[in-house]
Amino acid sequence: MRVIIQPHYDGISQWAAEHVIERINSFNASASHPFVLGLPTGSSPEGMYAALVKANKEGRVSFKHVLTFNMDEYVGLAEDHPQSYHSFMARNLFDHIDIPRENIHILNGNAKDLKAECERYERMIEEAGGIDLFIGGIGPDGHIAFNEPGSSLVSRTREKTLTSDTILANSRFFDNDVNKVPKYALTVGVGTVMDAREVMILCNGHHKARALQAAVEGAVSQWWTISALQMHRHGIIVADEAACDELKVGTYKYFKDIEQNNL
Ligand SMILES: N[C@@H]1[C@@H](O)[C@H](O)[C@@H](COP(=O)(O)O)O[C@@H]1O
Repeated sequence: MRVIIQPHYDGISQWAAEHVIERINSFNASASHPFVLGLPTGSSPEGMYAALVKANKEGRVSFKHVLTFNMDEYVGLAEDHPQSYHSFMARNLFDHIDIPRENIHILNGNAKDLKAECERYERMIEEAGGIDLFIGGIGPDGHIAFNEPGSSLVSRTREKTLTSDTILANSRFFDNDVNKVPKYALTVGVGTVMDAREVMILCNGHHKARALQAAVEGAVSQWWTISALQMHRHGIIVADEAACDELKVGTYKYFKDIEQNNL
């Protein structure tokens, strides 16, 4: 696992965006050989998306031959609701870049048969040849996508009940009213994320410090589903100083030191 420590949120966003640009550009994507990107929502990736939009406008990267699969979506929230992940992605990324609409995949939380929708999603990822780079955030309780504590570390795309912690954390997007936050979501599984050829997690702020500590120093555990990243061959966490508040001094220095001389 690599842990990239940046002074502030802006540094995380820039580093992550440059990494995505480098991966897409070096892949030599074409219509028959597209780059497959897994994408998150939440406040963590907003700065990275803004940097990617800018790079796209400057002609530094193109999304013409990129397929995207989003991590999750609320159940029962209208697609055009401002807080749906469909709306979030349009607003923050898709409406501003050169990606063909048919290349975008987001789970349908309003499907009649939610189980069939989840199976269809897994099948589409497989048919795309798997995910080259899956980007994620982390919840303060260490969840990845909506894989709440206790989720199987080999789980696949399915419906999940959101915990009170997550409902409370996400109520800031719903007029601070927990009753307006959907109680269920469709989410890719921990196994779905870990099957990607590379996984990059963005982690900023003091409120994520315990999650980062569990992810980096803790044991692999269903209680901190992000800890599954320790079993991945190409896992990267991009964190800011504030998120490192709970790391041991030695752990912090180790990653600072090794990244200084990284190839
Ligand atoms: N389902 C999303 C996660 O994918 C995201 O990582 C998390 C953290 O959000 P934020 O980046 O806003 O802290 O929020 C939600 O629960």
